[in-house]
Amino acid sequence: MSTIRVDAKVVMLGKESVGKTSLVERYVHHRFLVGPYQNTIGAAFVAKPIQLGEKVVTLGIWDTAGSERYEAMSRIYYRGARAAIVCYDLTDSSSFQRARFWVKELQNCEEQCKIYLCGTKNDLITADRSLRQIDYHDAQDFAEEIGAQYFETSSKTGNNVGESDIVMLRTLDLSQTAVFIHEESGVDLGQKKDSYFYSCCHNN
Ligand SMILES: Nc1nc2c(ncn2[C@@H]2O[C@H](COP(=O)(O)OP(=O)(O)OP(=O)(O)O)[C@@H](O)[C@H]2O)c(=O)[nH]1
Repeated sequence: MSTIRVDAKVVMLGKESVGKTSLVERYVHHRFLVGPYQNTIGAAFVAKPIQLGEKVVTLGIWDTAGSERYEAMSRIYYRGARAAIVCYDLTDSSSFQRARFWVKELQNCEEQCKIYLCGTKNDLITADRSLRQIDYHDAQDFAEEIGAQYFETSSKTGNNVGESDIVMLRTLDLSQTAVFIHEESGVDLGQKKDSYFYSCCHNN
């Protein structure tokens, strides 16, 4: 039986330090890296193959740098993306403003890109509710207004990221062809499994 291969380009966007890299790490490698925060420079890429029945879906995830210094570069990475995960830190209201900025950008420049709004670090809220700076319902309302799906995650605990692929798969709507770049029949995924490399690098 031939394997159907599907590629989907996904881009992570959001203010620096909101936890984009951690989300990708948790999703792809099921781990949370502790130690000093290292900001992403430029962008990092990870390919994540997933077996879905007879289909192998390879998510090509571009993890962009959140620093405004790299704003122009991030625009390059969302080009042609079929899905964008726009992240903000639930404990930082300025990061929600930045998320709004990226949503506007995507609406203006990548109309076909499906947007997912992600509130990060919800373990901090679980530990201390007073840390929440963006009300759940306000975020939900915003997501509805822009036609996005909304979810709150913790890369630290794995909450809503998915020990398996379940949550992310659902959030990425992989059952819908809308997020796919192309489909080919009979292509074996071979050694493309879980390759993870940085197009640039991380900085201390
Ligand atoms: N408590 C908690 N801390 C988190 C979580 N996710 C990320 N962090 C921390 O937040 C800091 C920033 O995380 P990164 O994943 O590097 O953030 P980023 O958005 O990729 O940052 P840039 O590369 O600068 O764009 C790090 O110190 C992480 O350990 C989380 O779910 N919970």
